Amino acid sequence: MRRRLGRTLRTPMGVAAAAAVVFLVLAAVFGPILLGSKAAAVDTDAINQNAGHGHLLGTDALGRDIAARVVVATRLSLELALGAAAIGVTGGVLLGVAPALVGRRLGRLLTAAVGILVAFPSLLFVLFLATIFGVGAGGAMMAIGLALVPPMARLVQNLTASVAGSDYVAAARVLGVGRFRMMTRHLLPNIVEPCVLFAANATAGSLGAFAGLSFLGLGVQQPDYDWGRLLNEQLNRIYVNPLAAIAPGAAVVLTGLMLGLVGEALAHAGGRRAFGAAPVTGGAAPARAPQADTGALVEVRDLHVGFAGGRAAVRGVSFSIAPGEAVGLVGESGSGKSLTGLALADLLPASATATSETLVAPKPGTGTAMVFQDPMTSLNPALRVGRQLSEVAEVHRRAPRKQAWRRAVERLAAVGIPMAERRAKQRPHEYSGGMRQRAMIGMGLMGEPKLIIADEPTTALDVVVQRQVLDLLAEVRRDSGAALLMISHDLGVVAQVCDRVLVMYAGAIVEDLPVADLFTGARHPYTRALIGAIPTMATDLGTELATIPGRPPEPGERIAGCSFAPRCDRAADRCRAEAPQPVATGDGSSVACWFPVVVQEAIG
Ligand SMILES: Nc1ncnc2c1ncn2[C@@H]1O[C@H](COP(=O)(O)OP(=O)(O)OP(=O)(O)O)[C@@H](O)[C@H]1O
Repeated sequence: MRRRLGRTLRTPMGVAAAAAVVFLVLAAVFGPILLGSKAAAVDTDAINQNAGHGHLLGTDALGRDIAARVVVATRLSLELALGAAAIGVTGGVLLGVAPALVGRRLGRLLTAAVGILVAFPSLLFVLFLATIFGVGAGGAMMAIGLALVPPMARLVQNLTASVAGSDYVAAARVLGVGRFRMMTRHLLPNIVEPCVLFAANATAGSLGAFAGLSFLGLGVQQPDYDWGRLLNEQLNRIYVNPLAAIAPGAAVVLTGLMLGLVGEALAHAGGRRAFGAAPVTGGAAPARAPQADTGALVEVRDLHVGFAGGRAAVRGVSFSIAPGEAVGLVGESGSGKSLTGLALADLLPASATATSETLVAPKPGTGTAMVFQDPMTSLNPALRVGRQLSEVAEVHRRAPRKQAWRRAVERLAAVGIPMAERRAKQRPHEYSGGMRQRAMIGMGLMGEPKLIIADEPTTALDVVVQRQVLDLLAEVRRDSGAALLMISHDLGVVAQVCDRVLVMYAGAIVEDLPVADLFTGARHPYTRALIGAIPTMATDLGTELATIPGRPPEPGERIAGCSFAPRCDRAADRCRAEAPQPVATGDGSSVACWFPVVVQEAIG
């Protein structure tokens, strides 16, 4: 949080927000100390004077200096606005999270009550409450604060409901995490950003509301004064001394803007996005060259992807894919496979920073198609499947709506969706898992992809459907001539579909070999260990499955020498001291290992 705040403070928005805070705090703290007596000094010889004569904005009906009064009023105006916002935000958060903490019936009642209160016009609500609490600053603060509770509660309820549907909340629930802990650990931290923004807007809004109430005579009473009261006092002289009336009004508006800016900067620095940080295009994406000099379709040189705090997840990956080639990217969970694929498709999360010497890949959207593991989360549940496909043609090919729909139906039929015309009108939840994956592939085919990136496309499917989807990918490749980057931890799947395999470990490619050599000719001890860990029909049921001892390094963990050395039974001193670089082994393969397995030795 502190680091993010530091980073935000270096942006133009952060600098402006910090300047606004300093300015407001100085005016609120030192205004009454330095100008309090001048603002209170009655001068019967200088009543209702215009600007000038030693009074920047003139004087009021008792000859008091208006400029000094505007500055002095900053403290009370801000205190009241912050007080009302604190009441509104605290009440709103409590009422907003209550339905999730209390029983279902009471929860529904609370949700309905908030719904009714939100429907009540807020101005009328404030006036109604102000008359209940009575005339005066305290009553006005309660009225404005309480009027902020229903919209804040509604916001918190809606955000909590969306976060509550996420996989990690479900997982926490399964683990038996209690309601209160769920709220404080899993739900509230994920809705901070919109809540901070709301709080800042609420403070700015209450500033205006106080000015309104004081202006109507319901707010701050004599001898106290806030900007609203000053505005009230000077408005009848606006044609005689306009500056005196404009200054308190301008103070309200400018302070409101500054508070908005401060809220924006705070939310940026401290908030986590709601809805589980949806990936967005263009997190700091590496520069792309339009065409590879080598004739390769994909050319990646020295790709690094990292996150805040020096957490390097991809550490210098280089590879190429020829037109029409099918390449598998395998490795343990967390080795950086998905991030490599996302970098190619320009889909890295906004929090990722990527650099590379070269990054050539077909244009995302039309030239590159993406197939994800869980098509349920990649297809919009609210849209008909056909519509989602046709949108691609409308956006990328500027096809008329009817024509785009026809193409969508045709593509759905091409990927084996039966009764495509009727099915196109259905929504994703009406499809089975395999059909959704087919629809996703169909969506990729709406353009004319030269590259299909499939990230664990069959992991969520049963073996029969898995086979069908793999066959479909093979068929699509045959028909379209597209290349394939198949990301998977399943060597069997990769062996069925791909021509070549890239083995990733701890963010780097440790071996690149033809698929034909995968099971017999692998040279890297890690590739061999991966293969050794696959159970086969011949595996003895009585013996324990082979596993790779130890764990891979965490992203960003400093690695001296070879990253696999601590888990490798062939490791020698050199492995622990010096990182091996990929060395070509003649047949287009390469291996990054000081002591690669000699193939003869392996066979023997
Ligand atoms: N948005 C993110 N913020 C921070 N770290 C991330 C983010 N996305 C991925 N990482 C980290 O980067 C590393 C590589 O992630 P990646 O998803 O590429 O792994 P993977 O090899 O595809 O694993 P899996 O097979 O489990 O999907 C992981 O250790 C992960 O913790």
